[in-house]
Amino acid sequence: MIREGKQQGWLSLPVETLPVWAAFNAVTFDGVNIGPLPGKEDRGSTVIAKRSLKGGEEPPLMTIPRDLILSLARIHEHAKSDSDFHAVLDGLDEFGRTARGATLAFLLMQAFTACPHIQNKKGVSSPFTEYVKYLPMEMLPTFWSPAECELLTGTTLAPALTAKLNSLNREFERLRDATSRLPWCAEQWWDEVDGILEFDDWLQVDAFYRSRALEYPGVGDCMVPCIDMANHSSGNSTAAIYEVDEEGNAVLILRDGKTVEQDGEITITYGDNKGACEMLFSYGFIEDEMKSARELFLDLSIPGDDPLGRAKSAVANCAPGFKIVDAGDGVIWDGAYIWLICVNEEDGLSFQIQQTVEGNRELIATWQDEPVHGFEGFRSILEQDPLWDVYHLRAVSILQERVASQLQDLYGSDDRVDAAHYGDGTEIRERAWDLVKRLRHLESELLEKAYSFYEDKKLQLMQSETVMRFLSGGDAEQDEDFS
Ligand SMILES: C[S@@+](CC[C@H](N)C(=O)[O-])C[C@H]1O[C@@H](n2cnc3c(N)ncnc32)[C@H](O)[C@@H]1O
Repeated sequence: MIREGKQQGWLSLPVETLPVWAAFNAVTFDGVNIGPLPGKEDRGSTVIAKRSLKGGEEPPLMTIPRDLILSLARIHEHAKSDSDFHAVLDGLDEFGRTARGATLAFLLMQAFTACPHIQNKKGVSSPFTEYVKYLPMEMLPTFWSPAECELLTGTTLAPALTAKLNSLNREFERLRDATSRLPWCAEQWWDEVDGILEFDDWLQVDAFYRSRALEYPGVGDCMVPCIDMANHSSGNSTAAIYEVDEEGNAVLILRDGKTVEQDGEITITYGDNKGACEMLFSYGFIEDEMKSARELFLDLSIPGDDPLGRAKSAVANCAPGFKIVDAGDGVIWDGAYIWLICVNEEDGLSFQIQQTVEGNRELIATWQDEPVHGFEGFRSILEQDPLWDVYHLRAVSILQERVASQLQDLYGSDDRVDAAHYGDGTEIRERAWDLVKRLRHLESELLEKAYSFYEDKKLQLMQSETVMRFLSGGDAEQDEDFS
């Protein structure tokens, strides 16, 4: 439906008409315009200075009335006067009470309301019915062809994309289950012959939300029309910030000390710390100035021969992996899961079934006979242990091996990527190919850096007296390999 609406024109409005929509909805612009920036048209529309602007001396560049901040609360407010949408939201149950679930369902319903081919109209129009017509279809990786996705082999985006598509599929099936019992949904959305919704619609509303939602101070995750037309740049290049004024309206303000010449671009930041993978995943681009992957997440699994493996998996309440962050001359890493992997029964980890106050039975982990309440803080417990250096060395060795296997996957698939062609006659677009090449390069550099960091850390820990005594059998009979 959405793709068709954008192509046929009934869900599409030229950005030149946005000032009319804005005026009609009491949005004010002061010294700025919205449109494509000459020379950067491939970035879609952006906010452009109509005159020379000086940060600290300007009133807000945009003011968007609080009622236009598309937040969870605003959507639930709309549902009070839109019984059709209310029924959809209700069906979604707890998913409909999350900002993401409610916003995706709302955008879908607004697009449906805008559709001229519906005989028996459903839903109530709002300013957003028109606003969705200004949202371009983003080329996020969730829309990439199989051949383009194949190029991601060895990058951390490959598993993230697979997981995202699976979860989008589950969400879409949930929407179908939740709404099929509403007669108008059964007929107009899901009818096998002429039902209007398809999975691509869910991908579209997900892409609108993911690439445009802002974490708004005092509001939470939301979409703000017009401010979401601002493109991204990080660090000192960021021109403006977004916040709420004392009346709760959304405002775009030029940063203090920032000067933007007439026809210059007013950018905001989508998150200075976001890594290359996350930028490509959520926004479909990697900033030209990005010289490092910044951060990446690698998954970890408990080895199949771990005697406590099943119990560990059952109690683990942390993400199964670790994050590596570029810290300039080294890396820092973070992740609690590794500590579950690198200790075992002979070290002092065990599991017990415990009766809860409600009379249920639950599995709990103990370390040196003391209960472990959640694994997020397990590292600090292990740091108190006389054998901490040994556990630390085990962790570093496992993490280094994981980095090595990622590098192997990345380098091992380089030939195939280099041999791939893009353009006419292929399923690979030049832009996707360029982005993949950049991601692969940036991630390989950060992985190499992490590998060296772990190597140095390993050598340092090997010098520890605790480790040497342990390896020579002074603490226990050990047969460990840290090579
Ligand atoms: C919040 S929207 C910004 C408005 C958008 N350009 C439009 O036409 O509606 C985010 C999208 O803008 C584009 N974008 C923003 N900043 C960019 C940048 N620095 N380089 C390339 N594309 C950018 C990407 O397509 C991204 O998904």
